[in-house]
Amino acid sequence: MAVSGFEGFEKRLELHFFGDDPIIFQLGLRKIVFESIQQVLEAVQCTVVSAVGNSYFDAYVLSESSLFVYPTKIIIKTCGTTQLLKSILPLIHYANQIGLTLCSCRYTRGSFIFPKAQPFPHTSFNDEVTFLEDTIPSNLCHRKASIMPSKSSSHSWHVFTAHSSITHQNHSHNHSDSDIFTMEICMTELDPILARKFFRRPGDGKTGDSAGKEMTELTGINEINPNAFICDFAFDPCGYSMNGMDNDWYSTIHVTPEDGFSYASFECVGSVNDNIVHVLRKVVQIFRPGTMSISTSSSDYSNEMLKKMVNAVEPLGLKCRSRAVDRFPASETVVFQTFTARRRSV
Ligand SMILES: C[S@+](CC[C@H](N)C(=O)[O-])C[C@H]1O[C@@H](n2cnc3c(N)ncnc32)[C@H](O)[C@@H]1O
Repeated sequence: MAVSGFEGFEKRLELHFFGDDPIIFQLGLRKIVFESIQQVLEAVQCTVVSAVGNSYFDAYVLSESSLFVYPTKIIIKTCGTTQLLKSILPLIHYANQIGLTLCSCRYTRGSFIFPKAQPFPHTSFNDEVTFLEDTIPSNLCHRKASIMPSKSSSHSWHVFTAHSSITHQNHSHNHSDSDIFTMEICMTELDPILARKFFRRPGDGKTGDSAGKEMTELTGINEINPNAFICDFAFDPCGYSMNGMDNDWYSTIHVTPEDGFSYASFECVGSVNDNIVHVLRKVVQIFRPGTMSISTSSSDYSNEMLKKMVNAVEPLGLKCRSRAVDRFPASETVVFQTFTARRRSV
């Protein structure tokens, strides 16, 4: 099939490492030199657009989405026709060089809009799982792959996790582990008027950074978490990416605004006690999607949290259509919820 548009849906990989030397935890993976990061990204087929760091982690905006490097954790998220899983071996190699060993791997993605345009190993979830099984070291022996369904066969959540037997606690958050969740939101059929805000004016004379900053303010993205330091970038002629840094919390947004295959994603680490309602409402108001999925991953979940999410989103014209819950090794629970605009049929 001919490629008819840009694939907005990201592939996301999260790798955790451990080491015996406590000094490693101070910088850890952040000691990997920039040239090595570039080599990893070469295998994936994307490049660094900008990079910033605070005292907790480094955040990179990529030509196709984002990379976050913590002392013992890496999150890499790439869209388009990138070959994300090819980053695993080089990342393990560079981590080993600084005395760190892989102890968990988590791969997630939604359903591609243009699945036939994906190169190996992203040609199917089966191919991805086979590649993961063959690539990750045998000490990650607790493994599970699952396709979590929704009411629509074209929207599923693909999850693969693998953990070693020993649990390694390297968290620096001030919250208890059971409160923390990762939330991945995928949105399609964006409101065309709102999506226009992610197009540049021809010959605007701006840099990608200054045009990005303008989009962050014009769209209200800066109001999602006013405490976050934002690193943003506007592509030419359209498209937008940002990383937010708030102490050790990251957030990230990516937008493909083109009509016919419009897509936006929002991701953050949150706590049950944080202002999740405000965040969700802002995200929906910025994009007004026709369809939206919210996937949360945490060591546990409460019906109260899910109710909070639905109550935040439904008054804005979206209706919750499906919910799937699945448990993974090392007591990780994933909840996949889908919503569609009330004006549209399921
Ligand atoms: C990298 S961004 C955001 C990706 C994100 N996964 C998403 O779709 O929301 C993709 C958008 O930027 C546009 N774009 C323009 N120049 C690009 C480039 N050099 N590399 C990648 N995307 C580019 C694409 O057409 C698309 O609208």
